[in-house]
Amino acid sequence: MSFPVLKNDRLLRAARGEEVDKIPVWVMRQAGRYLPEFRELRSRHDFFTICQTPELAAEITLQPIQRFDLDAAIIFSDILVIPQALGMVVEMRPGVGPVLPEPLETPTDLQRLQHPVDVNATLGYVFKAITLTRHRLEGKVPLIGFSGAPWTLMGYMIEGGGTKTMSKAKAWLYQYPEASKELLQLLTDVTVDYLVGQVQAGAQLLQLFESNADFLGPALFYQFALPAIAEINQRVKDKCKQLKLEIVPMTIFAKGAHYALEELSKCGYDVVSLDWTLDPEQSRQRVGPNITLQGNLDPCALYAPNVSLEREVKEMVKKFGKKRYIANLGHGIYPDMDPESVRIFIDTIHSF
Ligand SMILES: Cc1c2[nH]c(c1CCC(=O)O)Cc1[nH]c(c(CCC(=O)O)c1C)Cc1[nH]c(c(CCC(=O)O)c1C)Cc1[nH]c(c(CCC(=O)O)c1C)C2
Repeated sequence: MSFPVLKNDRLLRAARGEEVDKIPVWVMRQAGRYLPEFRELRSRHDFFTICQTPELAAEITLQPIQRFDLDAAIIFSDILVIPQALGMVVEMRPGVGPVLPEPLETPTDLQRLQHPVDVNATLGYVFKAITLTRHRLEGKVPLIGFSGAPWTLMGYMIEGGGTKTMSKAKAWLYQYPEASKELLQLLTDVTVDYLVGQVQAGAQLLQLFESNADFLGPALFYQFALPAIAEINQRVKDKCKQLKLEIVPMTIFAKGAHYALEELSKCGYDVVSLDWTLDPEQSRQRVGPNITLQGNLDPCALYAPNVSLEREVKEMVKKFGKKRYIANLGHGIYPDMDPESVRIFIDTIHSF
């Protein structure tokens, strides 16, 4: 596939460990609810209809790029498109979030899942949105593709939505370890095909979101989450090589898995994204010099007055340094945040 020439490759250079003129910056959940232009469009369309309509998904992906001096775009979609591809109903309820009205209750429910998944048939709309967005971007910045990691997806599929304790999904890990592994393997297989399809469609970096890692302690994380995370990186890169596709950098964001930072950095990912609870200097010491770190401003720092926000950002960058670093928040931006604070965040990063 041929696309417009990339004019700003800071993100990709930093991910590969090359020198950069300025520190690359993007914001997790940068397209979405805090932007009035998103809310306007969203008031007219259902969430998943937007995801499934390449024109709309491309338009929303570009909204933050038109507004801010960002160094990357991330395709507008959601991690829950994989449970949908497996035949589960997922609704996005305004003010509530994702709801799966018929969650998995016991291992016999695994039979309800429609697999193996033909990703072109079930998720081809994401690939189309990626290809269209790559053209619409006109090479301004690279386009990031993403997926939820298997444990995080398993959580939503069993809980039926967001949860405070993840107790039903964790009960599976303790009561049905073999069925849990079967489900995680099935999700790993779909995720590999889905991410390779995104590269084929034009994604230039891939991020895996293990947002629900914070519910697990080290024992469960190492037994159930980490093996899938490692397998996905390896198989996506092997398959891209086999298909003679470009091998794109990959980022792992395992929110709350602070204890596993060393192990995560040895999984083969090019970038490890840190949540805001981790200290940048200690994290660098723990992972060594040969991996790129991403993060990790506390999203709530965007509520601070401008002067304090600038100070927080400067302190963060001083600790990370300019080498092998991609600036971001430590988790997604919240819906009630002021877009002007995002501008200050980005401009302060670029001022170094
Ligand atoms: C990367 C991404 C995601 N969702 C969306 C994007 C694309 C937008 C972007 O980043 O620019 C749009 C995206 N996804 C959603 C919205 C709002 C939906 C709406 O308009 O009603 C948007 C813009 C809805 C959504 N989808 C999800 C939630 C969390 C619910 C919970 O656990 O309580 C919610 C609220 C699940 C979800 N979705 C995602 C994650 C991983 C990142 C993270 O940890 O923040 C997770 C956990 C990933």
